[in-house]
Amino acid sequence: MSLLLQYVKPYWKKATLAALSVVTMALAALIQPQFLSKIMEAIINDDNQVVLTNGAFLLGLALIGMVAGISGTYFSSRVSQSVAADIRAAEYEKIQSFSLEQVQSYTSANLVVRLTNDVNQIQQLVMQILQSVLRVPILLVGAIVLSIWTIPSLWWVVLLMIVLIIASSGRIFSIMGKSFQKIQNLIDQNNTLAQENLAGVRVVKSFNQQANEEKGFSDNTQELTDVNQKIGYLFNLMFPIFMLISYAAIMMALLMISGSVVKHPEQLAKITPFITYLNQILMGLMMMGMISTITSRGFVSLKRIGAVLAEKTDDKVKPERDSLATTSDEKKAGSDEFLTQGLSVSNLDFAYQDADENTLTDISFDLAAGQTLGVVGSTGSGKSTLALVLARLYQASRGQVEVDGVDINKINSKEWRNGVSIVMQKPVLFSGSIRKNLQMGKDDATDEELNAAVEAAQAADFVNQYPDGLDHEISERSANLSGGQKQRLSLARALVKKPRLLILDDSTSALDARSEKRVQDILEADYGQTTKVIIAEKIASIIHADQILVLDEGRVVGQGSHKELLKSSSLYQEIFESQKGKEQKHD
Ligand SMILES: Nc1ncnc2c1ncn2[C@@H]1O[C@H](COP(=O)(O)OP(=O)(O)OP(=O)(O)O)[C@@H](O)[C@H]1O
Repeated sequence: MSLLLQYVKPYWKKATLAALSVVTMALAALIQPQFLSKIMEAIINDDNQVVLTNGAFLLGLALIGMVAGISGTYFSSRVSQSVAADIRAAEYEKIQSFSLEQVQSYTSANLVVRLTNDVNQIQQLVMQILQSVLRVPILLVGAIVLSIWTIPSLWWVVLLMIVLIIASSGRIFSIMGKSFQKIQNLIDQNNTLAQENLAGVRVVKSFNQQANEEKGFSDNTQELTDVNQKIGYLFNLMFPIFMLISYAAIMMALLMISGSVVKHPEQLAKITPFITYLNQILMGLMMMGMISTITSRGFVSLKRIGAVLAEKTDDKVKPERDSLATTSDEKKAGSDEFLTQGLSVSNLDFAYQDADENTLTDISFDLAAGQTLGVVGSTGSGKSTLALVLARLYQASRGQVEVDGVDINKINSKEWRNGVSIVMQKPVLFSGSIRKNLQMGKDDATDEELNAAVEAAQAADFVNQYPDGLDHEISERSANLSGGQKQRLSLARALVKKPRLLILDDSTSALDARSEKRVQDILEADYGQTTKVIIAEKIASIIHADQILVLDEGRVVGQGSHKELLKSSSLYQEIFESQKGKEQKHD
C-alpha cells in the first residue's frame, strides 16, 4: 500500500478532486429521495408550488450529481493512468538493471506479464480506490440511516435485507477471489507458451510440431476461458439473487405499511424514498463485494510489482561503481587510459544460480594489453560462461578479474561499458534501422565510423546492396537477415566503439573462411591496441593468438601458444587433429 501511496503522491491534487467529486456524487444521490418524498407529499396535498420548487431542487441535485460523476471519473482515470505509466516506467528501468541471473530467475515471460497485465490491474485498482473507497461507505451508511429515519418502524426490513445479501454474496465473492488468483497464474503460463512458440516458430514448423504446440496453448486458453466463464456465471447468478432479495424486502415493506396508508396517506410519500434507499443499500453492498475482489486482484499484482521494484540490482555488479562516477572517470570512459597494462584472472570460480556444481573452476591467466587470448574446448566446457564473466555480465563466485591491477567490480560502469565490447554466441539485433543497432555500440558514431565497422565486420557487401544502406530496417527478431548477416552486424556493433577489450564468443562461426581471415587481419591491423578474447570452435580462428586456453569441464587443461599446446595438451591435439582435414579443405 505504501508503494501505491508513493506513486499516487505526485498526483495528490487530482486525486483530491476525484475524491471530492465522488463524495459530492454520493451525497447528491442520498439527498435526492428526500426531495422526491416532498414532491409526493405535495402531490397528495395538491400543493403545486411545493411540487415545482422541490422538482427544481431535484433537477439541480441530479445535475450536480452528474457533473460530479463526470469529473470524478475524469480525475480518477487521469490519476490511475499516470500512476500506471510511472510504475511501468520504474519497473522497466529496474528490469533493465537486472543481472542475467535475476532475469533468468523470474523468466522473461513472467517479467512481461508483470510489466503489462499486472500494471493494468494496478491501474484498475487505483481507479476503484478513488471511485469507491469514500463513495461506498458514505452511500451505504447514509442509505441505511436515511431509510430507517424515513420509516423507522421498518428498521428490521432493512436489517434483514442486509443480512440476506451478505450471507449470499460472501460465498460468491470468496470463490471469485480465488478464481482471480488462478487467472493471474494462467496468464503467466499463456504468455510463456506464446513467447516460446513465436520465438521458435521455425523449429516448430520444421519439426511439424504445430499441432502439439496448438494443443498446449489451447489447453491453457481453455482453462483460462473456463475460469473466466465461472466468474461470468457467478456474476450472472449474483444479480438475480440480489434483485430477488431486494424485491422481497420491498414487497415486505409495502405489505407492512399498506394497512396504515388509508389512515396516514403521507406514508405513501415515504415509501418511494424508502425503496430508493433499499436499492442504494443493495448497490452499496454489491459494490463493496466487487471492490474487495477487484482490489484483491490488484493487490496481488501490486505485490508482484513490488517484488520486482524491491529487487537489489547486484550491488557488486552495478550501483556502487556508478556512485564512483567522477568527472575524471567520465573523461576516462572509453579513452585510451583503459586497459593499458593487462587483463589478469586469478583462481576464478563461477556457478550458475541454483546449480550444484561450478561451471568454471580455478581459472587463471594473465594477458598483456593488446594481446589476444584464444579459448577452445569441448561443448559445454564453459567457454561462453567465461566470456560472460569477463564481460562482467555474471559475477565470479570466487577469485578475481583485474584490469590494470584493478578489480573489475570496482571500475565505474560507464568506463567499463565504453571500454568493453562482447559479441555473443547468439547474435541479437533489435527491430529498427541498421544504424540504430550499430549506434548501440556508440551513440554518437558518425557514418564514417559506422561504415568502417561495417567494413571491418565484412558486412559492407550486403549493407551496401540495400538502397537505403544503414537506414535499412531490421524486422522483429531480425527475421529478414541470414545467420551470417546477423553475426556480421553484431560484430560491427561491437567494433564501432573501438573497444579496449573485445570478447568474441564464436562470433565468426557463420563466416566463410575468406571473410573470417579478413576479419582476423583487420583486427590485427586496426585493432592492435585492443585486448582480445576470442572463443572459437575452430582452432584456425585462434591459431595465431598470443595465448590459448583449453577448457574441459570448466577447468583449464592446457595453456600456451598453438605450438606449445600441440606438444603439451592431448585435448588440444585431439581437437586440432579432428579439424585438420576440414581446414585443409578450406585452404
Ligand atoms: N544460464 C544458465 N543457467 C544454468 N546453467 C547454464 C546456463 N548457461 C550455461 N549453463 C551450463 O553451463 C555449462 C557451460 O555452458 P557454456 O555455454 O559456457 O559452454 P560452452 O563451452 O560455451 O559450450 P558451447 O561450445 O556448446 O557453446 C553447461 O553445462 C550449461 O548447461
